[in-house]
Amino acid sequence: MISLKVENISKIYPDGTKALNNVSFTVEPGEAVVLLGHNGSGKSTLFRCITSFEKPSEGSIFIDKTNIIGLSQGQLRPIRKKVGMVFQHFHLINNLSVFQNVLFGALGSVKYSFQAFAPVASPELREKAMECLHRVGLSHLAKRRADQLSGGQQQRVAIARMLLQDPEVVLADEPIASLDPKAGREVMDLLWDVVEERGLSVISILHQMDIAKEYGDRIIALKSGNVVMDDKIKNISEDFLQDLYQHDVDMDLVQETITEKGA
Ligand SMILES: Nc1ncnc2c1ncn2[C@@H]1O[C@H](COP(=O)(O)OP(=O)(O)OP(=O)(O)O)[C@@H](O)[C@H]1O
Repeated sequence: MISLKVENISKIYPDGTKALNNVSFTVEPGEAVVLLGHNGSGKSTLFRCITSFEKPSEGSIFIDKTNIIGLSQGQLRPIRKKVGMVFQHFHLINNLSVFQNVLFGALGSVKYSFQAFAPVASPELREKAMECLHRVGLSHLAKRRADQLSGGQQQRVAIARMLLQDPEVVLADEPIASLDPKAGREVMDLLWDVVEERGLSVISILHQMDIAKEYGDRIIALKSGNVVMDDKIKNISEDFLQDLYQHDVDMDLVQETITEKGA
């Protein structure tokens, strides 16, 4: 069984920018992949194509055997539900409770607006939402407002919301970029654990090299829209990673210099 297959995807934006060039890979159920690439290498474009917010210029994307390219909005709705997202800035609704935020994960499968939906959500769905919260270790905070949680807790709520959606493919867009190292590792551990437990396919964009090396059993690297590496981290050389992030390393040095000058 294959959850996600990207086949010869190219994307040329209307202004002529070629953001993706003949990109192909497959992610199996239970497989967690780290996507690396310098700014502008095409990572977000790839995610937008997989979530069908952007139409590739060429190629096919199979989610659970269905080629999503060319489907109508109506045909896409049930497929979109199979793709869960985790974002850098969590995308929770601050003035709703933790529990209500998790319930939000089921909205894709019903026709109500959230205000209409929350009070009528079925007991089964509520129970399932609590189970998801329990899985991320936050059932005791179900009633608390989302903005009264730490960043790491908010990201765990976002993971619970994603779990309630029952996705097969998860795209995590810099999921720990806003967190301190300890909270970041907790979130990565949780994400990688649920991938294994539920047999999900996950692609995670990461910019922290140490974390990428630790968690990225398999790394896909993009450079100028091309897949320049798709391999186990143990087979990837330091020189390759340095080269991939050459400009980011330079930016780190610039940042250090600015900090030193400011100090
Ligand atoms: N709507 C658009 N129209 C034209 N060009 C675009 C558009 N969106 C992105 N691009 C260009 O496509 C290329 C890939 O951009 P993309 O945002 O996918 O890269 P990225 O790897 O996600 O970058 P970052 O790490 O900075 O988020 C870049 O050259 C970018 O300027």
